[in-house]
Amino acid sequence: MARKKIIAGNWKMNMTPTEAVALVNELKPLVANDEVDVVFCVPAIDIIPAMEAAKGSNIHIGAENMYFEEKGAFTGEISPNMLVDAGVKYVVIGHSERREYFAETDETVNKKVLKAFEHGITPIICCGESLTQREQGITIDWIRQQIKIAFLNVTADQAKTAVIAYEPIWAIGTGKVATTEQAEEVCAAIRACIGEIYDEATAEAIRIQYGGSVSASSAPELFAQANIDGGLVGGASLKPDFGKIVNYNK
Ligand SMILES: O=C[C@H](O)COP(=O)(O)O
Repeated sequence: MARKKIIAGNWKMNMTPTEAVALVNELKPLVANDEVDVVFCVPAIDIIPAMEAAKGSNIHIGAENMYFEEKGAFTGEISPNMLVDAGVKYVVIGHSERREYFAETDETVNKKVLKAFEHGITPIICCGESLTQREQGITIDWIRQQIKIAFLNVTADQAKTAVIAYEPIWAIGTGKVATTEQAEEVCAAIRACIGEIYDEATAEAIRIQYGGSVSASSAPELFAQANIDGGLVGGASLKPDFGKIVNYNK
C-alpha cells in the first residue's frame, strides 16, 4: 500500500497574524501539489487568519501544541476543543523544543496524543535523539522508548492515522541534515517498533516524517526512502523554498 506523503511546515514562534496571512498568500500557489498532504503548523494566534487565507487551497492549517484538558484553570494553554472549533486537523506534539524549554515529557506527550485522537485531530508526534545519545550508540533504544510511551493506550485504528516525526535534535536548525542512511535507519526502526506494538498493517499505514534542516536540495533523496513519508520542516517552511520541498517529486 502506497502511503501518501505528508509535508508539514512548523513555523515555530515566527510570524505575526499579519505576516502569517501574507506568507500563506505567497506560498499558496507554490505548494499546490495534490499528491502530498500539505500542512502549515502555525502559532495559535495565527490559526484563524491563516485558515481564512488558505481557503480554497490544498493547505491544511495545523497547531504547534495543545493541552490535554478540555477547559479550566490552565492559564495560557489551548485546548483540543478550541482547535477543533477553529477547523484544525493536525497538531504537533512533543517537539524537542517543547520538551527542552517547556518540560514536556513522554508521559505528557502520551496524554496529549490520546486527547488529540479523542477529538479527531491527527497528532504529529515528535521523537529524536541528542548528539550525545547518538554518539553513545543509544539512538534506537531512546527512540523506541519515546514511541512506546507516546502510543500507550492508543488503539491500532488510531495509530494507523498518526504521523510520527523523527527529528534528530542535533540536526534541528543547525544546517546539519542527518544523512539519508541515518534518517532511513531510524525511520525503519520506528516502523518496526510500531509493528511490534500493534501489527504489520498498522506499521504499514502509519506515516513517518524526517525533520531537521530539510531543504529543497535534501528533500528529494530523503523522501525517496522506503520508510520516510515526508518531512517536518522548520526554517525552510517560511520561505518560497517550501514550494520546492512540497514539489520534490516534480
Ligand atoms: O519542526 C521542525 C524541526 O524542528 C526542523 O527545523 P529546521 O528545519 O529549521 O531544522
